[in-house]
Amino acid sequence: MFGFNHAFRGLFQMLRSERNFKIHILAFLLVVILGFSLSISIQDWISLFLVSGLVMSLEIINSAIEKICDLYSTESNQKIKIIKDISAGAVLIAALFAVLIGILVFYPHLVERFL
Ligand SMILES: Nc1ncnc2c1ncn2[C@@H]1O[C@H](COP(=O)(O)OP(=O)(O)OP(=O)(O)O)[C@@H](O)[C@H]1O
Repeated sequence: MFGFNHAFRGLFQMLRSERNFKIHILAFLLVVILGFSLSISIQDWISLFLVSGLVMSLEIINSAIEKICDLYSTESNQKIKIIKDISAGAVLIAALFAVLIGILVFYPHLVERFL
């Protein structure tokens, strides 16, 4: 149980200081509201939960990598730039797949309801 305390403190720290993480949480809440409104299937919920968890977890790892880099040096450094850019790329890939899954899940429901 002790480890959970540290982990929750880490999440709270992310919520307080990382703008991108707040955006991911907000996007997830919107997805949940839309999912309930459109009564999506359990398989759709599983897909959305998996990809949302992946995006949020990678955002946290990305922030941890950025902090390790900043611990090493906050001055302009080409190697740090590459490390941070690669780490941000991991989040971007997951976010793009999240958008793709979001379209695949919601598009048919929205077409059925509004067209
Ligand atoms: N010390 C550094 N030397 C060279 N380039 C850097 C350095 N620190 C940051 N950068 C560049 O700025 C970008 C943003 O890094 P920063 O640490 O500000 O993260 P951030 O503001 O949380 O951005 P994000 O998480 O959206 O990538 C990096 O991807 C990198 O290209």
